[in-house]
Parts: sequence; structure tokens; C-alpha cells
Amino acid sequence: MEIQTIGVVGAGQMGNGIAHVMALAGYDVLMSDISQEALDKAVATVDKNLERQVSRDRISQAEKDAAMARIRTTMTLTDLGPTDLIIEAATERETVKQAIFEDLQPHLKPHTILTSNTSSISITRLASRTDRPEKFMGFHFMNPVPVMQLVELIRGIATDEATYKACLAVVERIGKTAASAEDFPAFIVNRILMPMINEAVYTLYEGVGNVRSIDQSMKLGANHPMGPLELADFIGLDTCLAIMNVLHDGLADTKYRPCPLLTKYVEAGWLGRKTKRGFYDYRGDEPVPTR
Ligand SMILES: CC(=O)CC(=O)SCCNC(=O)CCNC(=O)[C@H](O)C(C)(C)COP(=O)(O)OP(=O)(O)OC[C@H]1O[C@@H](n2cnc3c(N)ncnc32)[C@H](O)[C@@H]1OP(=O)(O)O
Ligand SMILES: NC(=O)C1=CN([C@@H]2O[C@H](COP(=O)(O)OP(=O)(O)OC[C@H]3O[C@@H](n4cnc5c(N)ncnc54)[C@H](OP(=O)(O)O)[C@@H]3O)[C@@H](O)[C@H]2O)C=CC1
Repeated sequence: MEIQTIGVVGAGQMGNGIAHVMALAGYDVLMSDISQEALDKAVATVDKNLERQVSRDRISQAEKDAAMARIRTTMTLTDLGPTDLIIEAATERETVKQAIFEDLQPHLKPHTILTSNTSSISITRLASRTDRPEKFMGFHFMNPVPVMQLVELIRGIATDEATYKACLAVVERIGKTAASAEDFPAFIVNRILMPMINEAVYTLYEGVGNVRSIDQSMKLGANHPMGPLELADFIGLDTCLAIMNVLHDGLADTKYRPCPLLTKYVEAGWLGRKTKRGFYDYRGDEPVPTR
């Protein structure tokens, strides 16, 4: 069955990016969130990012207008029930995701495919609590979604081939590249990337470098487009900590223990760009290191 309508749960930085690329590729998108403010902000962000693509001649004004017209929003999660494919992109907390799939379940069409954009949580475990583990997958975009080429596709133990192929066809239609990952904590990208970010926080915690010298070293010394602390702020420090906890619990190896300094920033509510403070303070014209 060809997918035509897509439901996106969670209108944060990932949800708005997913809505953006799906609408641009011609899918009808219905996005939900628990906050009307988040939905309004997400639509405004998509509009701004599409406008940027128009101004750089990546897309035409008509393509932008058509994409914006394909995005609708709702505060009622169950309105997403009749869509062909649901991509859950809410906060990285297993109980939040489980509750979303539980609430959706009675309202789904028999053919609806359920997916999660989780960065780390077991797809098999999320799937096992639904009525359709064979129609459940990990659909993991990278941030910023309109720019990054990769989508990790993660099959749970019960995912069937038709579901995998349907998701692969969506990745191809939006012009991105799929990497197939086995369902183990944090999959491929975050299994490798997040311990590096956590190590950068340890490097800061132990005083080996400060925020600026650590980021500069990895940008100029390893050609990374962003330093690891800048990238952590970009991803969200709550998300980084949640991923480290999943690695630590799931692989039971102390090498994945989250740095206490990362925990401290999250406890302070300094979550990075989204709260305007993390390893950098974004409240002024230029980001200022906080250490
Ligand atoms: C945590 C997880 O589960 C998984 C993850 O996502 S891990 C995080 C993965 N992401 C990364 O590692 C990102 C690392 N950073 C980068 O690659 C770059 O810094 C960046 C692409 C974000 C910005 O690049 P830059 O060169 O500094 O900025 P800029 O020149 O403004 O942008 C580059 C292009 O992206 C576009 N762009 C940037 N952000 C955009 C957005 N949100 N929407 C649409 N387009 C965007 C720009 O318009 C520009 O397009 P053109 O090439 O057509 O001109
Ligand atoms: N940040 C990143 O770089 C990446 C993140 N991911 C994953 O994507 C998911 C979303 O992350 P991200 O967009 O960064 O997070 P954000 O914090 O930016 O957005 C999450 C959104 O989900 C909302 N939300 C929380 N609970 C619910 C619920 N029950 N129903 C609907 N919406 C809800 C939040 O609302 P409120 O703010 O009101 O709580 C918020 O608007 C996570 O699973 C994350 O691991 C994947 C790839 C990259």
C-alpha cells in the first residue's frame, strides 16, 4: 500500500523538520502536540526554513506554498488515527512514547504503520506494547532534518518486510538515504556519536579544556562542522542524557556512564539552544561559553 498521509506526534525541533520534508515531498501531514504554542512555533519554523530554501533557489515559491498547505495541526492526538504512517517524535522518555502509542491504538486503521523517531529506545519493546509489532519500526532522522541526508531504519524483532519496504519507499521519496540498523541501544549513529559528546563533557568536567577550546579543537583538529559541546546544545542536553542512560542501562557497561556535569546542566534546566542556555548562553547576540 502506498503511503499518502503522515501523522507526526510532537512538534519540537525534530517534529517540525519531519513535517517540513514530508510536506515538501507531497505527503499530507497532520502534526500533533500537547501544547498549542509548540504547534504554532513549529509551523512558523517550517515556514522560515522553507523560505530560506526559496531564497537560496533550492525550491520555488510555488513548492513552498504547496508544502505549507499540506501541513495541518491538532491538539487531539487521536485525530492522527486514520493516517497511513505515524512518526512519533515526542520527548525521549519511554513512558511518554508508550502512552502515545496506547492512546492512538483504538483509533488506528488496520493498515497504519507506527514508527518512532527515538534516538535510543528499544523498538522491540515499544512495539511489543502495541497491537501491531509487525507494523512497527524505528524511523530515525538526524537534526536538522531538512539538511541531513541520513535516516536510520530500525526493525524490531517482529517487524515484517512489507513495513520495512513501505518506510524505505518514504525515505527514497523524500530524497534521503536509509541506513538499516539492528535494534540495540542507540542504534548506529548515537552509539558512536553520544559517547564522544559525553567524553567531551568529561574533558570539560576534568578541566582538560574549556568549552571554547574543546569545541575549537574538534572543529579545527578533526574537521567536525560543530564542536561536540555546541552539537550537544543543538541536540538538547536532556536528549543527550537520556541517550547515555539508555546506553548505560541497556549495555550494562560503565564506559557509558553519563558525565555528572551533563546531569547537572539538565537538572538546572539548561538544556541547550531550546532553553537558550547550555554549554553556551544564547540569550545575547553571540553565544557565550558558560565555562
Ligand atoms: C541526536 C540524534 O538522535 C541524532 C542526530 O541528529 S545527531 C546530530 C546530527 N547533526 C549534526 O551532526 C549536525 C552538525 N552540523 C552541521 O552539519 C552544520 O553545522 C549545519 C548543517 C547544521 C549548519 O551548517 P552551516 O554551514 O554552519 O550553516 P548554513 O550555511 O547556514 O547551512 C548550510 C545549509 O543548510 C541549510 N539549513 C541549515 N539549517 C536548516 C534548517 N533547519 N532547515 C532548512 N535548511 C537549513 C542552509 O540553508 C544551507 O543551505 P544551502 O547549502 O542550500 O545554502
Ligand atoms: N534533538 C535531536 O537532535 C534529535 C532528536 N531525536 C529524537 O526525536 C524526539 C524528539 O526530540 P526533539 O524534537 O529534539 O525534542 P523537543 O524537546 O524539541 O520536542 C519534543 C516535543 O514533544 C512534545 N511532547 C512531549 N510529550 C508529548 C506527548 N505526550 N504528546 C505529544 N507531544 C509531546 C514536547 O512538548 P513540551 O515541550 O510541552 O514537553 C515538545 O514539543 C526524541 O525521541 C529524540 O530522541 C532524534 C534525532 C535527533
